[in-house]
Amino acid sequence: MGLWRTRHNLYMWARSDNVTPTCLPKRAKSMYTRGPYDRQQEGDVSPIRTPAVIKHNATYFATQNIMNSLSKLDKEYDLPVPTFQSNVLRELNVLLSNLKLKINGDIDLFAATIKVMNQNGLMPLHGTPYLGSTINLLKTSKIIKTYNAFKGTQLKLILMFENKQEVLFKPKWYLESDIIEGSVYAGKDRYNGEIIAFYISLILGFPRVPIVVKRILDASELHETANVGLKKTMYINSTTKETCVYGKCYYCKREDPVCTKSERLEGAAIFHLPPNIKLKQHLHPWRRTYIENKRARWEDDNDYCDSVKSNYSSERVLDFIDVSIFDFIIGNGDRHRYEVVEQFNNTILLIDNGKSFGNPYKDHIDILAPLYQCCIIRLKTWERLKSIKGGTFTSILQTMLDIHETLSLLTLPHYHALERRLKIIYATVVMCQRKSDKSILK
Ligand SMILES: Nc1ncnc2c1ncn2[C@@H]1O[C@H](COP(=O)(O)OP(=O)(O)OP(=O)(O)O)[C@@H](O)[C@H]1O
Ligand SMILES: [Mn+2]
Repeated sequence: MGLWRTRHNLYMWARSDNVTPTCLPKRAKSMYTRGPYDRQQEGDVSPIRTPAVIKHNATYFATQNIMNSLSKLDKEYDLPVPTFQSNVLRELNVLLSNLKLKINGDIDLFAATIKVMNQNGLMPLHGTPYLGSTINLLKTSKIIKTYNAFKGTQLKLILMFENKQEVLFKPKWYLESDIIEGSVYAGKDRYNGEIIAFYISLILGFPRVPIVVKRILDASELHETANVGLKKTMYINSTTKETCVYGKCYYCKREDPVCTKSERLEGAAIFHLPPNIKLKQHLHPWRRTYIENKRARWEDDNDYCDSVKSNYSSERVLDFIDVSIFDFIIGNGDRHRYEVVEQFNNTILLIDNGKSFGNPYKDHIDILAPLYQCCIIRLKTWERLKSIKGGTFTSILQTMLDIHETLSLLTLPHYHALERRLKIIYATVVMCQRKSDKSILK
């Protein structure tokens, strides 16, 4: 504790930047052309199909108000809560011991991991006694087959273990210290983001991310286990002698492979849900347009939440708000869809967190739009957020990472960003409380 209890003044925020996204969802890529929106900026006076570029849009004003609230935020938000005063912190201590626990004996850990999944999430809030051992097993299980995963648009591999359990492998494309410039959804997946997002989901009380571990494949393992299809997209670089793979996917290109470094390929291994757990995808109502200079309705209309409220149940709206808090903290502005499990009462999952932790110096306040536009939050979420104030959040995260991973999965500026963003969320909720004469806690 205390390591991160400094005042963070690295705050920056992004106005809409005009950088071409390097990575767009499939449906948007072909639409990414110069259209009427660009002409309008160049002074064309032909009929206007969208409103003129509004310099001070809804996001701008919301950001101003949130930053104003942050500047007046009570000092109590800098002080940690003593563990004995907080049920949440006690629960997190149980989670920590479950992460550390090693179970010996003849238990099918993967079956045990699946058995606890239900409408409350993929595991109980305090984890399970099998959690530590399962993580360990995911990191060490022998891989018998490696092949291309065809879902989604980015390069992913499926690793199959001896007992047929599969993990989804998202390779490392960047150094942990790399800073992704450009739009909020720029760049490729950040493998470390997937891992950290798993731990953060547990701290925030949203156990809806399948278990993620760091896994290192060595070149010989890749060659020995790759199926025919994957092998066709693999080669050894004649200069470096490293193994490279470009795979098959929407954004996969022969000239843009991922290669081993010193014969090792690092990445995130994500527990693959069994086929009987059926995921259903829906478009997220607060998704972006992924078209330059074309804003989504929510970006210009601060009353947007009213229309969402009329189309979704109040619980689902509160889900979107929880998800926005999670995404704002990890810096993921690419939640273009959300996934639910029908047999678990359509409970929402947090799958695909790879576009997180791109730039520790930018806080994309607009990711919080569901929170500041609806101005409500689950009481449970708010209590949980308050119990990790004053440096406790990153202190717990570090304690967790120290068990199976390493603290250096995230650089110091990213840890600072996490604490800073948590305070921006406090400021947003306080702003909503001031604005409303009714309770905003649900
Ligand atoms: N752990 C998992 N278990 C089961 N299915 C999964 C898991 N992770 C992802 N999927 C499925 O694979 C799909 C693609 O995964 P993901 O969204 O991570 O890929 P992506 O390439 O980033 O996709 P996009 O470009 O659309 O964002 C998901 O929508 C989901 O249906
Ligand atoms: Mn994605």
